[in-house]
Amino acid sequence: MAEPILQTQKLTVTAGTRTLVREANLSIPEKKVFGFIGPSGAGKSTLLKSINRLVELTPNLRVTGQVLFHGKPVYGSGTDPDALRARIGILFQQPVVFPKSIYQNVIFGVKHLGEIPRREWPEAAERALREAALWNEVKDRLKQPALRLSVGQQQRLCLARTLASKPEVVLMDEPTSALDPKSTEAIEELMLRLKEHHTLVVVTHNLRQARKVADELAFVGVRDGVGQVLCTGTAENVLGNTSVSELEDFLCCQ
Ligand SMILES: Nc1ncnc2c1ncn2[C@@H]1O[C@H](COP(=O)(O)OP(=O)(O)OP(=O)(O)O)[C@@H](O)[C@H]1O
Repeated sequence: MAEPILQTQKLTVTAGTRTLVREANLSIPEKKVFGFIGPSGAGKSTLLKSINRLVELTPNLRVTGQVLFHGKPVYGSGTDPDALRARIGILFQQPVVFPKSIYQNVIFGVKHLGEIPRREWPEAAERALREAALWNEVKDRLKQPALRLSVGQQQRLCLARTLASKPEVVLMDEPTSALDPKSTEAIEELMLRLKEHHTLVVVTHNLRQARKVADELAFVGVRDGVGQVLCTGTAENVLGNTSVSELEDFLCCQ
């Protein structure tokens, strides 16, 4: 069996004396869609943001345990967090668009990272916008303000900004919950296409979406007052599981 691209080992996140997520052990396969499901507040976003060290930007959170990316520890002095976050990008629930042009929004991360020479930025922007299925809608107005785009287009623009840095992994934190059904479908179709070249890790509240896009799932539930990974496996197995009571309760309330 192929080596997982990402593994978490006893990954634990605490805020002061409170444990938010306890000892998560996950194995995430390459070029698949891996989903996190579970009740609100169980720790899905916290777990997701631990993968590329984004949790470190929240001062009161502390991480123990380890994340391995291609078998190498993500937490440790040998890893540059900015470079890591370019290889493991993230898309949030609400599109975060800067008050700049469409083009400037796409190349924002590329510019900051400085790995792609300036002359190649236009090509990188076009590639990313095509990959995010937005190119045809914006190719004639790249200099226009990005804030004039619809919310669905803004979310694909944010995806293009993430893709412009050529990430191997894209984390998605409820990427469609702010979108209408048509824009939701566009993002779901994109997820299925993107896994040809990328690994996707997606938090979703939506079981229909989990069924449609996820190859594998992890159920994050609350046991003894603490968020824990209580079940993992193929989407079919997790959604059909009847032996974990927290999962059964979750599935029957959806
Ligand atoms: N910086 C923080 N300090 C203290 N507690 C926090 C912090 N961030 C998150 N939490 C708490 O950690 C728990 C898990 O939050 P998280 O956002 O990861 O859950 P979630 O499963 O993603 O929820 P939702 O589905 O509602 O987004 C919640 O109880 C939340 O209040």
